[in-house]
Amino acid sequence: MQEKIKSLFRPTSEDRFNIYQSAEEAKNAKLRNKQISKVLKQHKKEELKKLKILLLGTAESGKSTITKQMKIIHSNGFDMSERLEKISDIRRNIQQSIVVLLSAMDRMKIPLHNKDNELSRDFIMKEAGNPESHRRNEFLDHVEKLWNDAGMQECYGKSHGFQLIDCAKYFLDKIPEIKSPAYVPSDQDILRCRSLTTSIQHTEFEVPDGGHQVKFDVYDVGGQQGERKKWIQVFDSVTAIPFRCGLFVSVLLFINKIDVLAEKIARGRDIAELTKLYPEVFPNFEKFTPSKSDIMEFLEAYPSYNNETCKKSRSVSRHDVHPDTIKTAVYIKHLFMKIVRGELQLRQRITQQAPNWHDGHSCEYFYTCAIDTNNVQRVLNGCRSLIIQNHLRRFGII
Ligand SMILES: Nc1nc2c(ncn2[C@@H]2O[C@H](COP(=O)(O)OP(=O)(O)OP(=O)(O)O)[C@@H](O)[C@H]2O)c(=O)[nH]1
Ligand SMILES: [Mg+2]
Repeated sequence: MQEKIKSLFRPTSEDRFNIYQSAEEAKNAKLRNKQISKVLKQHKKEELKKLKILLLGTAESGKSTITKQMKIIHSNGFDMSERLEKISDIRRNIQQSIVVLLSAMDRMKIPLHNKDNELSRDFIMKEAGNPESHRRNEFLDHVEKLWNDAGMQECYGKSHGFQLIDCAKYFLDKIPEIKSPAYVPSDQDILRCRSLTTSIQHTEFEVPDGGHQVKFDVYDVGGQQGERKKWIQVFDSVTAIPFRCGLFVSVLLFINKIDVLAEKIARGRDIAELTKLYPEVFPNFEKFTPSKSDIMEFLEAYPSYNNETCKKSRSVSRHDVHPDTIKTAVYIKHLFMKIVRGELQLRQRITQQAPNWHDGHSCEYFYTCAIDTNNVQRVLNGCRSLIIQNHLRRFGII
C-alpha cells in the first residue's frame, strides 16, 4: 500500500514546476489527484481495521510470553518444528539455572549432601563456559543428580535472595522427560522457556469482533538496557502518517508475574524490608492499606482452580493468597497509576523532557500471570474492547 501511495506521489516534470501547459495536462493532474484521494481513503479504511500494539517493559517482564499466548489463543499455536526448535533453549535454561545455583551454594557455603555428587558439580562448572555442552545427555544426567541433592534443595529454598530465572524449578523438575529422544515441548514448556529478545518481533493475527475481523499487529521488543534504543524504530513505524494512532493509543499496564510474587512471599521474601532499601522508589509502603474493592479486584484476577467460587462469594480473603501478596500488587498498581496521572514525579531526567507526557493517554491496568492461558485470554478480551473503542474514538467513529 505504501509503495502504491509513493508511486502516485512521484512527481512528474509538470508537478515539479507546477505549471500545466495545456488543458490535457491539467486534466491528467486532476485525475491523479482523484486517484491519490481514493488510495488514501482506502488506506485509512484498512488502517481502521488494523490495531498496532507495542509491548514495552523491562527484561524478563514477560513481553514475549504474552506474544506467545496471543499466538496460542488467536493464531494456530506452535507447529512441530517450532516446538522442536525450543529444545535447545530449554536445555540452555537448565544449564544457566544449575550454574547459578552451584555458584550460590559456594557463596552461601552450603555443601552437597551426597559427596559423590561433587564429581557432577566439577563437571558442570568446568563446562559452564561451553555453549554446546547443554546438548549432551551426559550433561543433563549430572544436573539431575545435583538437583536431587538435599544441599541443592536447601540452596533453592533460599533462592529469593539471589537472581535465578523464573523457570528454573519448572525445567529442573522435568529433566527425565526432557532427556528423552521423544520429548516434544508442550505449550506450557514453550511459555515457560526463557530466551531474550534481541530483535523486533512482529506478529499479526485477526480477532473476530462484532461480526467482522479486526487485525492486530503486535511488536515485541527486547527489554534489556542495550535493546531499548531499538524501541524508537517501532515508535517510528506506528506513528508515521497514516499510522499516527499509535502514539496516543491507550496505555495498558500489565502487572505481571503475580504468581511469582506470591511464591516469593510464601518462601520468605520480606517486601517491607526490600522497599525500605529504596524509599524514593517505593514511598510509604508500610503505611499502605489496600481498600476492600482493591482486594476483591486482585483476588478475581489471581489464578485459581476454583476462581468461580471466589468470584461468587466476593470474598476479601483466600487461604492460598498471603495478605502481603495482595498489598504489594495493589501498591504497585497505585504507584503506576499515580505516575501516569502525573501525581507522582518521576526522576528528573524523564520529567524534564516532557512534563505532561501522560496527557492524552488513557491508562488501564490488569493483574496478569502470563504463563496462564485462561488469565491472559480474559485480560486480552478486556484489552481488545478498550483498544477498539479508543481507536474508533480517535477516528471520530464514536
Ligand atoms: N511464573 C511466571 N513466569 C513468567 C510470567 N511471565 C513471564 N514469565 C517467565 O519469565 C521469563 C521471561 O519472560 P519473557 O517473556 O521472555 O520476558 P521478556 O519481557 O520478553 O524479556 P526480554 O525479551 O529480555 O525483554 C520466561 O521464562 C517466562 O516463562 C508469569 O506471569 N509467571
Ligand atoms: Mg522477549
